[in-house]
Amino acid sequence: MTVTSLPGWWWPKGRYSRHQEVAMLVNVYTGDQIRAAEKPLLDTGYGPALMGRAAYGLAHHIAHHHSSARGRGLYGARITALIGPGNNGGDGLYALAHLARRGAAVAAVLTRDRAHPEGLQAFRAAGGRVVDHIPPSTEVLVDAVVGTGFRGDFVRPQVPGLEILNDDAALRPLVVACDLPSGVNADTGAAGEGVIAADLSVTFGGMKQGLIAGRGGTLSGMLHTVPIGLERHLPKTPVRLTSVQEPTNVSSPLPTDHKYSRGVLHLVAGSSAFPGAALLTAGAAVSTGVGMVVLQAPEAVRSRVISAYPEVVGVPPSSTPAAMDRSDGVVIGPGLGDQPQLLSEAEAVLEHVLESGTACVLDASGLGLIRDQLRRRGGLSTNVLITPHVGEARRIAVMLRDRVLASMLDSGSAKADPVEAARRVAGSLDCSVLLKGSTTVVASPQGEVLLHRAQAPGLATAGTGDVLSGILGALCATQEQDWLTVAAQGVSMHTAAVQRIDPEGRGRFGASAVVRAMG
Ligand SMILES: NC(=O)C1=CN([C@@H]2O[C@H](COP(=O)(O)OP(=O)(O)OC[C@H]3O[C@@H](n4cnc5c(N)ncnc54)[C@H](O)[C@@H]3O)[C@@H](O)[C@H]2O)[C@@H](O)CC1
Repeated sequence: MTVTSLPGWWWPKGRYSRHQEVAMLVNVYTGDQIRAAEKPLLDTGYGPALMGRAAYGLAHHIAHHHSSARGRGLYGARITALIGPGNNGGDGLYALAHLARRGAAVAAVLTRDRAHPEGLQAFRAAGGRVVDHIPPSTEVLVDAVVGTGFRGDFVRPQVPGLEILNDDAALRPLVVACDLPSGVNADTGAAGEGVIAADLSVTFGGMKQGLIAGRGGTLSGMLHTVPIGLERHLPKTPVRLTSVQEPTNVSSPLPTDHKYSRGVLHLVAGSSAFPGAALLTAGAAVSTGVGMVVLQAPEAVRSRVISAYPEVVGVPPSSTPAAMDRSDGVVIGPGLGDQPQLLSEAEAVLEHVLESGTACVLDASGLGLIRDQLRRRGGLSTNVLITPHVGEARRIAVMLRDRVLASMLDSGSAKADPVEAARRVAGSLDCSVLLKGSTTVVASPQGEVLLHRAQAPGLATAGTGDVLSGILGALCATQEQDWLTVAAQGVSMHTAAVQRIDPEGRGRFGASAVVRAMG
């Protein structure tokens, strides 16, 4: 599906985007939404048909990934499943029956004293063996203990032989989760310690939020969705997943363009303590492509940035808002630190932004300015995108005196729910929110959500957030789009740059390398 825009807030300007990037968007559902969609079909006797499709799809993906990983066909492949008592276990048993008929040697460990009766019968009829341990030669381990029916706490089944999961990567079996890794909350991604991390999750009926958000997003591995015929019954969802798209033609100027028509970005960034943040933000903005970058910063910071990027125009931190008259976008915060003078000058810029409606990214130290705005205005405004990481979001929860929000942001808690947390902050502050993490959650004040699973662990290094702010700033200054679209493009460009320099995820690079990879 090609989507170029989402409903929401649009820049109050008369220019049009020349950024040709399109984002691939996939609808994302909670486990409850999927179960509700299944219900009318189950009530009318279609349960076995749904399970049949789910199991066939699971078997197909297992066969495919086994042959890619091992470089040979399915005949003789040793596949073992952990089978729970419900329909999730039923899916696993039917899938193994398919695989047995294609020549695989399949075994099942029943984690309870009961299992899906028809599934077990089909499994046995196809030659499957019920065993009481994981055979050491297992090449594929299927986790079908519990799926969307999971409630409460999950305790990993104590099955002899499961220690093969600790083997070196070369010896470890390929772990495939049936629907989702057992013990992951399908709605929120909350997960306890016992969950087995999957290399691959094959999910049924629709993409589940728990596979992408929070800890679930780090435990689910590669994702496949098997359509099982629920489409017609699925509700309209405000949550979507965006994938990394190589942005094409970003900032291509028109023949008639001049620097002002291409967009002017005003940066309030850097301090004597953190000059590098201004360098990274300005560098990323320049490399993303924008008509002009204006840096409002102390003299020493300006001269360091300008010696690296002579195209940047410097203005002193005490500049009046008149210096921003031509600005199409503003970034406030990277590297500002905690000097009261710099913060009060940044506050004046934020005030101007809130009055004028200029698109603004509020990041890092700039997020501390929210406290005063809560007192003065009760929040921010829809032209603002705030970009906290989880620690910063927790500080915002304190400003909002919102304990429920704080518990949603506690990644170790069963109440962890980053999607709802981002939505809640966006609603409380009346601005858009980009909550950084292994999965980035972008929420609009209207409740739409965009998820981006970076799969670039090397991004967890100092300064990459400043780079993202520069990218987002350049994008918002140069185009007329809503924040969800800009954020989708921005996080895609950020991740794509990392994947170019670090395709294997080894993490041997710093934020400056990401800026260099942007061009
Ligand atoms: N409903 C349907 O028609 C379809 C369901 N499908 C599969 O069915 C699954 C849902 O099936 P169910 O509703 O039977 O539920 P599950 O099989 O996911 O789990 C229910 C079983 O797990 C046990 N359980 C619950 N919480 C547990 C915990 N904390 N620790 C250990 N065991 C726990 C329960 O005792 C119950 O027997 C989906 O995830 C999917 O795999 C698919 O076959 C597609 C069609």
